[in-house]
Amino acid sequence: MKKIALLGSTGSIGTQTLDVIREHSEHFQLVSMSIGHNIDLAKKQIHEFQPEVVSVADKESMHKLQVEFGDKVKVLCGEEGLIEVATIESADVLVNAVLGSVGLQPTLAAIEAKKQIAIANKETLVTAGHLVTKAAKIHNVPLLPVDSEHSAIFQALNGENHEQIEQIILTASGGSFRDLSREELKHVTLEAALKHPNWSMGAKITIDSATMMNKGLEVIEAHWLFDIPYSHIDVLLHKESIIHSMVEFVDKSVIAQLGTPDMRVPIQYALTYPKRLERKTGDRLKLWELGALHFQPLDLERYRMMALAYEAGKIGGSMPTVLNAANEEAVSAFLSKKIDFLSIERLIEQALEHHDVIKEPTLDEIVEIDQRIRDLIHSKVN
Ligand SMILES: NC(=O)C1=CN([C@@H]2O[C@H](COP(=O)(O)OP(=O)(O)OC[C@H]3O[C@@H](n4cnc5c(N)ncnc54)[C@H](OP(=O)(O)O)[C@@H]3O)[C@@H](O)[C@H]2O)C=CC1
Ligand SMILES: CC(=O)[C@@H](O)[C@H](O)COP(=O)(O)O
Ligand SMILES: [Mn+2]
Repeated sequence: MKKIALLGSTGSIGTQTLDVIREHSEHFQLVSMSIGHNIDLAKKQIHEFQPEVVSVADKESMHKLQVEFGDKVKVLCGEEGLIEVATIESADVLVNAVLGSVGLQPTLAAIEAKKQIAIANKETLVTAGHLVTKAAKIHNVPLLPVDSEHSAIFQALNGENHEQIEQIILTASGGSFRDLSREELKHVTLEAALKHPNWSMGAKITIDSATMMNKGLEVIEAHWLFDIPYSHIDVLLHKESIIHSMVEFVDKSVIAQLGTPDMRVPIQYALTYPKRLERKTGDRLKLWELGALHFQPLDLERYRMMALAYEAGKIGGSMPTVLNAANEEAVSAFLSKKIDFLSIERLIEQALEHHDVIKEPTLDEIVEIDQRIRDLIHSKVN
């Protein structure tokens, strides 16, 4: 029985992780979970999965759950709660499906506690990839990708040495506005941005897909997960999201991973690796029904966010921390209808321009920069 700690159980990846646990209850057991504010869903999840420890974002929600569950469940809150959920003694693996760089410190704590890490939370790797990968090496803990593209690369690599890789090719759907020009992007709405053509996901990542920052974050995530220089990470537009990504090897062989767009596949693979478990649910891929798959090279003028992300990644140090924090705050402002779509990119660009890079930032420096950039963006949008 594999025992699972889950950060972000009420989210898109969190609920799908619980689907996987439910379908294979003879193999997996939930021992702890964290949520933000969705108390109603959390109550149902606690009744069904009976975790030992639950963490919520604020004290008020904590008191409500304490009243409801008494001493059947330990209920905590805030960062301390996230860390306790992530490091609970009984867990073998942490599924990190929380949103944003708030996932960083619980991830580091779980690595130190020698938990395997199944990581969906890309912001953690973007903001402090050097700290996370270093800690994982020191504590001999595997970082198992959940993000669909990185799971595809992980499966295509199948343990091959990174010296055998010519390039990693991340596929990108292009998001909700893939067929619009930059001129047309001036007038798009939040409602339209939230309609991803292929995937049903949380609001923040759906906006990231529309701006293409999602792919930018994924380039940095791939750099850290697979230890590959940015010059060997490419992005290819593929509007169907059927090929989840590919690896070209030095002998010019290319291996791709395909499947219908269903996050339960990579979530489950991260939990069963190196084995596979049969799924009785989900759609099989029927290529004959699709007929054709389409590909287009990436235009960095059109997708300005990609250029910013590559640049921040290549500069390295604290630059990706700034990129991520500015993006999290700018997207949050767009979701609250405080700014228009193209202002997301403008705010990030300004934050990057004015940042003095720290080469190898410590955890304290990352926490300080993250907060400073959030405050900066906040002051500009309010
Ligand atoms: N959705 C997808 O298909 C994919 C997502 N990812 C990545 O996975 C991560 C999660 O994405 P997704 O599931 O879409 O996001 P959602 O917004 O659907 O869910 C986020 C989860 O995190 C919780 N949460 C949010 N903010 C905080 C906070 N400050 N403190 C504590 N908990 C918090 C939410 O709680 P609550 O709702 O209770 O407030 C919720 O449980 C992201 O990093 C994303 O990039 C990667 C690949 C695919
Ligand atoms: C499901 C998943 O992994 C998302 O990151 C998805 O890939 C978003 O798609 P695009 O960013 O390609 O639109
Ligand atoms: Mn992805």
